Amino acid sequence: EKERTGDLNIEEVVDWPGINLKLGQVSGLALDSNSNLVIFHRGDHVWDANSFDSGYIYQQKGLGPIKESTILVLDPNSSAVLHSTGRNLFYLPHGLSIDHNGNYWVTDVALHQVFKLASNGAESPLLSFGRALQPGSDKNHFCQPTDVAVDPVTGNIYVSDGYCNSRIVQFSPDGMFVMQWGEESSVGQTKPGQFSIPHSLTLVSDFGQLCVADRENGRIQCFKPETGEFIKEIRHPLFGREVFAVSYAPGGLLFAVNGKPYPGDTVPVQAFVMNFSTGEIIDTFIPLRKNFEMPHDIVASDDRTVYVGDAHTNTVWKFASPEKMEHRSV
Ligand SMILES: O=C(N[C@@H](O)C(=O)O)c1ccccc1
Repeated sequence: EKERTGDLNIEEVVDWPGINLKLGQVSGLALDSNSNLVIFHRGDHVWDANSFDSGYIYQQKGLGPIKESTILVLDPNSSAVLHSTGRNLFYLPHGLSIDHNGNYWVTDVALHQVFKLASNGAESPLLSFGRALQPGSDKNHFCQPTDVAVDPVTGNIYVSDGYCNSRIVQFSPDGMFVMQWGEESSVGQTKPGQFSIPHSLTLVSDFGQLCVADRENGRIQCFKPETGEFIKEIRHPLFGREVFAVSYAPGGLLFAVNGKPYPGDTVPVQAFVMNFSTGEIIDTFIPLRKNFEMPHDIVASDDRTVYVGDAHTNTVWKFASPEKMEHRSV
């Protein structure tokens, strides 16, 4: 029986988007200041078992960068594609976030790089971090970096790095390396500040915390961003083994998605709504159409609209609270 401690009762908006978005693997979602949904996807490129060698070197450079637009900007109501950019830049898109000035921040796990892009679609990045196609773990090298968060107050930049590193790296607003924290997880009881694929970041602006989806440890860890000081961990049996993404909506709600159950596991793949202060699960939800396969990112707006992007079904779903939808139908 669902825990209905909240009145949210979120469900899929089944007539959205109403157009064929022709998406590849959906890796990142973000909302811009006009509540437009921004989608970061892989077009005709796929991250599969052959994409990297044992040294995390990308094996499909010969394909060239994705030719089609990897960044789509959708009107929240009409679903019209307002802009489409990000052509001929990326090999394996991953994380996407939008800063307080409307710039896009993206990561590419094949390039092992992070880019700041102007939202007007200018082809050349405003800033780039890391060295193209060179994995590593220092001030100028990432290893399959997963996400970015930019603090709207300080302008500090945080990068979750990555599949083959276990750290969060902080850069100053003008892109200088400042500090890093995190270490790989020890076998057995994982400690605070240890990661096993820091996979998604969200700034919890109302509480001055940076939260990380610590994917393979199946937990969310929250830190004081300026110092990397561990604040708290959010963990639930309902998460199962993996937490893929986390997103804070101003007003106190934290959203997350977990991973598909391993064979034999019983915990279903689903999305969660939590009260950030208490960490308690208020609601869980899944699509009405199709099923989550690899829900890879989740983004929530302050009016309880939630989007989930899936890297295996190449799908984006829109969810909302029925109360809100009833108002809209009046
Ligand atoms: O997790 C994987 N991918 C996703 O995170 C993703 O970002 O696509 C993955 C794992 C093994 C092989 C190939 C892909």
